[in-house]
Amino acid sequence: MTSSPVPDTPVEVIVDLLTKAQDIASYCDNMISDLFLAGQTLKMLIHMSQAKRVLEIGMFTGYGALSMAEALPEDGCLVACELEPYLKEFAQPIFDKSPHGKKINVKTGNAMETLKELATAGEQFDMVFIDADKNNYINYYKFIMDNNMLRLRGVICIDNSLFKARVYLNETTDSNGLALREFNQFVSNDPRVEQVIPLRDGLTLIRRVPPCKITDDEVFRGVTGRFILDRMRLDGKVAYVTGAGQGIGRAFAHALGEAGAKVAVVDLDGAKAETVVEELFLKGINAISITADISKSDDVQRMIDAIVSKWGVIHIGCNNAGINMNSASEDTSLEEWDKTFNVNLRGTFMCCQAAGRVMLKQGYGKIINTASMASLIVPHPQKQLSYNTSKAGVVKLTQTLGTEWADRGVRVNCISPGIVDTPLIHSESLRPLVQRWLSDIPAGRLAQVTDLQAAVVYLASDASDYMTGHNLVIEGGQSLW
Ligand SMILES: C[S@@+](CC[C@H](N)C(=O)[O-])C[C@H]1O[C@@H](n2cnc3c(N)ncnc32)[C@H](O)[C@@H]1O
Repeated sequence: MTSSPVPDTPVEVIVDLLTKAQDIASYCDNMISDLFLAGQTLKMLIHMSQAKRVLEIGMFTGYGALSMAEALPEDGCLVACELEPYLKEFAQPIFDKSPHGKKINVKTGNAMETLKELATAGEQFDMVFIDADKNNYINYYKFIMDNNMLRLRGVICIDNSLFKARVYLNETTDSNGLALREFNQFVSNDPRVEQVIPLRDGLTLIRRVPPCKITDDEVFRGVTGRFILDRMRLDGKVAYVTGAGQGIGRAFAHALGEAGAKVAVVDLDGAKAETVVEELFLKGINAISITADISKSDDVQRMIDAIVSKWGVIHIGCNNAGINMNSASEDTSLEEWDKTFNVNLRGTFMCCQAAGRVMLKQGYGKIINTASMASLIVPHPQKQLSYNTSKAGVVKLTQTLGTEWADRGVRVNCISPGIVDTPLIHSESLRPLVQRWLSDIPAGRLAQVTDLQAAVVYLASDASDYMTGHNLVIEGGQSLW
């Protein structure tokens, strides 16, 4: 036996077992590299299709299942149908050792029976991998399509669809070759799908296509052919977020980038902005950092100029930077008032105006200001007059600009978060208040920055084009109690 390092992951365990077998039977060499390639191909397909639910018909050792499971998100799931119970006994302990194995649910027995069970339960899949008894491929395929088990945009992969080229041999009497020939013909005549030329000895990819038109309107076919989640994508858009070095702004920058936008990360603290840019780069998001104090008009103009000179346009402006100081109203100094208003309201106005001028010229733009639940209620028991009034001002600023610029393609909305669990509220003075706040929140918890991310993407996207001057309140119900 060749000495090799102790295998670490379950996939390595399987490869290790097969490698050891290779010393006994050298022909396994091809099989191992083929198996490895097959696993990598399947894994890549899951990544590319961003599938969350996978159905594998024919599991065998579980190598393919585990390779695919590795590419699934944490809440993804793979149902593996396998005729032979002993194969489940072989694979299950390996799955149990893997952090990805919990995503796999092995169902033993005839796959057709399992399919019926899954269909009765209304199960649907983003990807189906058919790799079992060839004479049943056509039945599996028909059952899946006829019972709507393949989600819209779903993909079916068919292994061995050329069956060592026997499908092409006119004289062949090979039952598998004949079954696959009939299968391939059936699929190519099926208007519900598009089929890709087979790879390897036949790995066919079949994509579900939108159905022929029953009703020809935008609800049925999607606005400009894009369904709702696609309409929230921000591919090709340029965004900036102020106060993006941490907390809500950082979460906004990530969300906009994940949705496809290029993001200028703006913060008073340049090092923090740069760290967020590095995070975005790691996720494949194009980003730049800009150090700016948005309470200074020169800084605001420099920020806008930097974005325009880098990317030529600004589609999305998130004016999020803000500060909060606590004092009883009778003790609030003019200095505290001015400082708070200079950032929260005057600064937000300057950003809206500078970005708005660019957007009005473009005839398109989305401005999203961060207001606060404090614009609606008076949060207590902490005392924060300047903050509350400045944020009420942000809402009125948003309403006014939202209506003034709407007919020129620029929408202005704001988000009013409740109490968000950010480093700001862990200050010594605020920490004791958390229990008190919790009893005022129907949702029973503080907001996480991630609770706000969908809202900013929605307001930044074309899906919200009819919304302007709106204050979108996200506070777990707190303002209603
Ligand atoms: C080629 S292997 C599958 C390999 C696996 N997909 C992978 O990538 O690692 C085919 C498997 O299909 C199973 N099989 C054959 N007929 C079946 C049926 N009617 N129902 C369920 N499984 C079946 C076999 O027991 C065998 O384990």
